[in-house]
Amino acid sequence: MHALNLQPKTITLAERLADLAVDALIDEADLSPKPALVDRRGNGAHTDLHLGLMHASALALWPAFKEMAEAALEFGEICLPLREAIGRIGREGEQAMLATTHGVNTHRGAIWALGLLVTAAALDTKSTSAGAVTLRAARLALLDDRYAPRPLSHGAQVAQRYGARGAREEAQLGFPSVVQRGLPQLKRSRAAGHGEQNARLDALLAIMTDLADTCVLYRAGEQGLHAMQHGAQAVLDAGGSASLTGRRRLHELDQQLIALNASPGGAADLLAASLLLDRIERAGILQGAF
Ligand SMILES: CC(C)(COP(=O)(O)OP(=O)(O)OC[C@H]1O[C@@H](n2cnc3c(N)ncnc32)[C@H](O[C@H]2O[C@H](COP(=O)(O)OP(=O)(O)OP(=O)(O)O)[C@@H](O)[C@H]2O)[C@@H]1O)[C@@H](O)C(=O)NCCC(=O)NCCS
Ligand SMILES: Nc1ncnc2[nH]cnc12
Repeated sequence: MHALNLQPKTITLAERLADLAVDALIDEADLSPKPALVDRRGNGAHTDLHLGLMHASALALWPAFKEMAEAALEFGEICLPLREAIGRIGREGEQAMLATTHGVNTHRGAIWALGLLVTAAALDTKSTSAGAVTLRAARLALLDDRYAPRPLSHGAQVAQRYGARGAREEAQLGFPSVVQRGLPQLKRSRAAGHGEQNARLDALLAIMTDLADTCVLYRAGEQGLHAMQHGAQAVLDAGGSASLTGRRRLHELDQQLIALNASPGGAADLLAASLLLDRIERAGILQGAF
């Protein structure tokens, strides 16, 4: 007979970072009411997605995030071999996601954004401000992975058609939608006492006001993108999701984007990226607190 072992299991830095990334994805999925996205209420503009699938997909990505953080610790610096290692791990993560979802793309953009951020955080645990982590992530994203296939993705198609800046450029520029929009709005709404769920909704809306979301462009063209950006701004101008008028504008935006089939999946990924950076920054989580 073994005595019951009540000692807490110590987890590694890479495991902790993977936990934080998965938590951020699950928190994003659960946040409600998000315009035209999958949330606790329903499937938004999607016919092939639901909340259970988003959760299962997030959990299936844990090993990929852990391996990316481990690769950062192994290489110890921003270099092409690290970029190519996380590219390979990211592609394996996409396969794990597709196997879990039976072929539905739930988190492609999130693997890219959160994968780069987890790697960048692990590279220097003494420098974990959002600015420092996104700068390292940008330097990684600027390195050209020689083994990356270049499929004619939805993002590539709308880049050709509208000249839109997509997920790759967002990362290469140091995640401006996160650093200049999502995180500052999250902090402003918290400081105004709007409550955590409303602060997260406001952060998502702030990201939507300016993002060239290639998911929206692919599904609903420039009309959809205009509706997303202006509708999100209208909610914030009306006082945000914690105010009655803002809440009404949010409901209208939800209806309008669903009618246009315009799902802001890229903005949702960048909200998850904001939540991850916020946790890393706030908890000082990487400095021995795990
Ligand atoms: C560099 C890559 C990101 C590839 O980029 P690319 O633009 O070529 O590829 P896409 O396949 O279009 O994926 C980009 C996804 O990024 C999200 N996104 C969109 N706009 C932005 C933006 N401006 N900034 C940041 N992120 C953005 C978005 O992801 C969400 O939407 C997904 C659903 O999209 P889609 O498949 O178009 O969906 P539907 O219309 O619903 O499809 P159907 O129903 O019609 O089939 C959803 O999953 C969200 O995540 C874009 O989709 C990068 O992926 C890459 O190079 N990967 C290779 C591996 C690698 O190197 N990994 C690096 C490890 S760190
Ligand atoms: N909540 C969500 N709904 C639809 N697509 C998404 N992509 C990432 N998060 C999403």
